[in-house]
Amino acid sequence: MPNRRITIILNSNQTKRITVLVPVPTSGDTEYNVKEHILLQARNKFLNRYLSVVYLWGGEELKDGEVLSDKEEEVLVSKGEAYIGPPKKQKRSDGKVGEVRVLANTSFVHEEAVKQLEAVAELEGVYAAVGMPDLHKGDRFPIGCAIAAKGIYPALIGSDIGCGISLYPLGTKPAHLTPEKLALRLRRLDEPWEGDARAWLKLYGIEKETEWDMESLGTVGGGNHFAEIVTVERIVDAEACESMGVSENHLYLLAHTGSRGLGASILRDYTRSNGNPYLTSDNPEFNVYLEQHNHTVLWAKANRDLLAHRIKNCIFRQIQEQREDEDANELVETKEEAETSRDPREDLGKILDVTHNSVRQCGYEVDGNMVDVWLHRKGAAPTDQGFVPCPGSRGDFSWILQPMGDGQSNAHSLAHGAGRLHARNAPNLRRGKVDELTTTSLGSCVICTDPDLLVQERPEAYKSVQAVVDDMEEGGIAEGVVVLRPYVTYKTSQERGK
Ligand SMILES: Nc1nc2c(ncn2[C@@H]2O[C@H](COP(=O)(O)O)[C@@H](O)[C@H]2O)c(=O)[nH]1
Ligand SMILES: [Mn+2]
Repeated sequence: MPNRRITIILNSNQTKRITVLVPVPTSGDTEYNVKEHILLQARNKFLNRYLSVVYLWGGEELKDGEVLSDKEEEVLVSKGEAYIGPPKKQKRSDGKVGEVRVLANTSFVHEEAVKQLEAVAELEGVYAAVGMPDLHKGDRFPIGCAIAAKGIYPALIGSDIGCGISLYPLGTKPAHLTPEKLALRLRRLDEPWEGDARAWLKLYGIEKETEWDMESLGTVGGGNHFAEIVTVERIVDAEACESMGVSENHLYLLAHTGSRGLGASILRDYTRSNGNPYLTSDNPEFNVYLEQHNHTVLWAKANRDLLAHRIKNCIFRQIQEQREDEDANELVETKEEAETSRDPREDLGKILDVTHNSVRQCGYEVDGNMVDVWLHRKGAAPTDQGFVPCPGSRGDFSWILQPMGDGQSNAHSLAHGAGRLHARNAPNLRRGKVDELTTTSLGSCVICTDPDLLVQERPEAYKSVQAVVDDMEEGGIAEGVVVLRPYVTYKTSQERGK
């Protein structure tokens, strides 16, 4: 059998690559399996016996018995995780390219992120790809953008379907309650909730059971998810704050989490044989995906609320146990009031809850005509649901914004945060002592026992939230309402559950 040179790349860390000789089977060589040969070489060279999937560039899986076409010079190997790489370039049937806009003047946007956005605009059926000021590069597709398309691309929404941020009041801030004292009260939040997760989901009309309900509902999860107790730094719009019930000298909880392993399992199912499937409404899979997506968006909301419920319990139960603690008196009053209501969600007094990874149908003007589009938001907040949070980092301020304008320039969306400035593995995040990362320059306290996460998520990893907000205000798409200051940031201490 003749041989060909093929470069094998590790999907999860694409700096790791090897070039090997792969025999090219001819029509008579029915016994020879190219995929197995590649995996064998990869397992030996990368010292990883779990490698089991071979992807071609674009995300298509190489199956048992399939041969590599002449143009394939590189393949990616994975342990089963989703393909990470650019989508396959295909000519659009209409010969068009969607409009690309990036709403950033002051904010830094890396050219690689813009390239990713441009690649998205070339996908079949995409009308417009709009980058928010927090736009940054993702594994395959950019983060911090809204994409209007004729059909649905599950991979554009990503694996954390339903991820979002919600805000809850925690009562008056006792004068002597330091961040350190408050941090001590946040215990066992990574462990599965001891209550009835299925009953909690029923409160949201969720009857369908999943393997993530018991283990993961009510937990923060890894990465840049967080639960942050904040104070009010500055009120910009007093009337808007009054309408939300936000005032100075109070504590609030910002909860950022999503659908944990549930959303990832859905994306995995849809991308097994094609890295970037495109579902149009005539495809039977279209409604199946949408039904799973909608369930997951709701599950993620229930997750944020349960996390808030657990955090309130952590804070108030201990306060009840320490009634003599003078610091806590005012917070105790809030709890006693809350205990009288029956639906536990009423106790939360939720102020807002904004999903930033989802797809929804809406009207959008394309070439002067109003058309129904599927608006994909990958790290972008909708503008039609009231106030919108825009978090900075655990060492920066966070904003609550009021959406403005007609939504045409910004695809009815706003930035969902400051956005990453440096990749998680950037060497410049690794300087200094890890121990020093549990407090911030704003005097807040960080709970995170995972040293890698502490480094990857350090405040310097993020862009300036002020620049992001300035860009949105100058663009006439949002106005600042209130600035929040981090007090205690809870990150997961270990990644538990599925
Ligand atoms: N207030 C905090 N904001 C944070 C923290 N870690 C990240 N962030 C911001 O949240 C967004 C959300 O990003 P996503 O793409 O994961 O949804 C991110 O862009 C940051 O600006 C934190 O600990 N506290
Ligand atoms: Mn998120």
